[in-house]
Amino acid sequence: MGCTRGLLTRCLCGITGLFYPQYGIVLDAGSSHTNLYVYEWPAEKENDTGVVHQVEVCKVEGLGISGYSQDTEKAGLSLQRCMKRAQEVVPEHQHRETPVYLGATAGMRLLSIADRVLSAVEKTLRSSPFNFQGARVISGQEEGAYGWITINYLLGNFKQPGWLNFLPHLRSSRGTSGALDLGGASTQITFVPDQEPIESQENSLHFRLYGKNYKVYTHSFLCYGKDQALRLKLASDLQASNGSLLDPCFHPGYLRIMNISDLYTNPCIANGEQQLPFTQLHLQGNGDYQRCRMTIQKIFNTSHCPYSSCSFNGIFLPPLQGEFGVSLDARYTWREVSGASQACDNHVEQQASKVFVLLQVKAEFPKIKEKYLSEYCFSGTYILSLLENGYGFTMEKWQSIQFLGKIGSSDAGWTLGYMLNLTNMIPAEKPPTRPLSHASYYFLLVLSSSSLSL
Ligand SMILES: O=c1[nH]cnc2c1ncn2[C@@H]1O[C@H](COP(=O)(O)OP(=O)(O)O)[C@@H](O)[C@H]1O
Ligand SMILES: [Ca+2]
Repeated sequence: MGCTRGLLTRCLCGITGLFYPQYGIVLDAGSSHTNLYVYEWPAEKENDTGVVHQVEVCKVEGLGISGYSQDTEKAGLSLQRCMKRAQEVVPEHQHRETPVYLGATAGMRLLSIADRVLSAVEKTLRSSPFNFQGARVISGQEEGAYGWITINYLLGNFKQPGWLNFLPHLRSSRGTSGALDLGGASTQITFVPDQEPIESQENSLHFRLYGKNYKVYTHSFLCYGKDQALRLKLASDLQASNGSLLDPCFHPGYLRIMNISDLYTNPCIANGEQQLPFTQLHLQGNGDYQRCRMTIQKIFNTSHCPYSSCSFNGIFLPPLQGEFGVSLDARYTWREVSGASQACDNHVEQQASKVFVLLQVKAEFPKIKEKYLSEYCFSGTYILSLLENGYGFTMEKWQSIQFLGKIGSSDAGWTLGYMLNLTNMIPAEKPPTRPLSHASYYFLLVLSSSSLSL
């Protein structure tokens, strides 16, 4: 029985809500992979901050949905295993009332046939027993905003009764915490600046949450997630090469041959291909952390700024303020950052085979998955460059960054904020504190009227 129909049903659901937790499902269709999240909350406390928490994350096998542009059906099929998993986690009698949302991020923003992929995905989601509420590409602004809401909701910064403080030491001393999100195709920075007004309209958001106003700065850099940033760097280095590249951002002995056409597959790298007299790139690692930093620096254009201060590419950035949480996919980020210079300068015989080199590196970084190992030097160095050179986190500001993975049981990504917003669980005004919830009230009312009629 759905809980949205009719007063009587609502009353009954209110009563059953006393006993059954409620659920919501969000699929984060990222550029590199999709994750399905199941959230749970006690129904009668739905408007309190901190009560919604993650009970399941299912990692979809294979590519991100934007990777199936050649065979869009597969984008839908790839989600089936995790949708089945969600059916096991959510009790069967609640399937029909449980909303499911899919939000796609930067990989789909870059894809010209995103609509076709979304239709395939929608077909799979509609065929599940859940209450399908939509599959769409979310904007970079939304991604930044929902990431900020998630972090501050989970850290208890909206200060509502009923809130469970999982990590009191992380709770922001200045009201709210900024959010940094590093994806594969885009990266977001969101925080409440001291400076007002926010000079650029498109970077400015206004929220009223739990009775308080927030003026928030946000920007999403499309093409500056770590996978696309690597392409930007390679495309820039290629211009001055003859097709062979000695790359300081890969460890010594590493070899990779790439088709130039595979590099120029999306709008991040526009129109450079025609001018190149070669069709393949022969990349050879000669790991050198300092030189890697220098080659990465070239992708941040700091030559012009039409505002009082900028990050890069002429984008407004007010002075950094307060603490920042680095979210979700950054659960391994700290490891990459701290190991960056070691991973780059890891000298192994130049002539050694790729396999041998990988084994050597693997021995030093045993917990890193093979597929990420080869880009470990680049990734760590890129994150450092972005934070220090791109956003201006100086040594002392660096202390204000917390690399978050989970807060309590929930991943610190944009999905929770997205669901809270779509299910109206973050009210603009402070919910009145009432001695009893609606559900309890109805429950007692029904109980007392039945005793009266006895
Ligand atoms: O275990 C890991 N180690 C290192 N990097 C990882 C790991 N798991 C995921 N990643 C990286 O995290 C990033 C996730 O980006 P995502 O797919 O969310 O893109 P988007 O948010 O830009 O759409 C990708 O660059 C992916 O390669
Ligand atoms: Ca992401």
